[in-house]
Amino acid sequence: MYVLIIFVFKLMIKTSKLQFSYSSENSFSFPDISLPKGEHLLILGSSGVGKTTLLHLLAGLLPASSGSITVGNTELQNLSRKKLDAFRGREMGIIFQNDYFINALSVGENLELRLYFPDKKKDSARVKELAERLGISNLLHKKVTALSEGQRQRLSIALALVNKPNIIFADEPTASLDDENCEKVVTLLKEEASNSNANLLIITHDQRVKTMFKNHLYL
Ligand SMILES: Nc1ncnc2c1ncn2[C@@H]1O[C@H](COP(=O)(O)OP(=O)(O)OP(=O)(O)O)[C@@H](O)[C@H]1O
Repeated sequence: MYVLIIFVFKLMIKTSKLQFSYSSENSFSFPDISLPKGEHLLILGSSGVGKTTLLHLLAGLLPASSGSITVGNTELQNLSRKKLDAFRGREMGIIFQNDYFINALSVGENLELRLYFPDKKKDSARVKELAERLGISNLLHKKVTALSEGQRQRLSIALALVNKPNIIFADEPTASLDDENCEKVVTLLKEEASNSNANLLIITHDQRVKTMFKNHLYL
């Protein structure tokens, strides 16, 4: 009796011939990406080359001019705006260069609220655990307007991770952090991604981060 074992590497993110234009003088063609589930990727390149643009395309925040983006079995360009927003909310955690918080709420309330949408979850233990690992547990009752740049960056990271997304996108997540917090944050991002077999895509200029990942995409 023969036993046929087929290993299937499930591709989580796949792009093909992706192009985007802000204007006729400002257009981009991106290299194809094939990222198996659970893999990490660092996106590198000089300033203005289109790294943030690529990340926004992959997250469905910008519509591609041409080409395709497949996440799991879903082609992003086939989703309506509403379905795309719901898909992003369920599947993706995004750490933006400049995040927007709800200024009227405390750090902890911002986190609780992010957890509540889209699945109406309440999990104070998750908020506490993440805040402790990011070194912001002493700030949970503070207004977000009272945070330093580095503290805001760590809150952005907590907000992106609190729902345990399948894909984590991070745009320069360590830019405002000192060496100790830089290492803490990268380790946390890698651990969080590994714990839920999530993909992790990071844009960075930070030399400290480059040596911590093996998959690099240069634009
Ligand atoms: N909303 C926009 N409208 C028009 N042009 C834009 C817009 N956003 C970005 N650009 C331009 O597109 C180019 C790529 O921008 P992008 O932010 O993707 O680059 P980047 O590689 O991430 O740069 P950096 O490393 O400096 O953050 C830049 O020339 C930028 O000025």
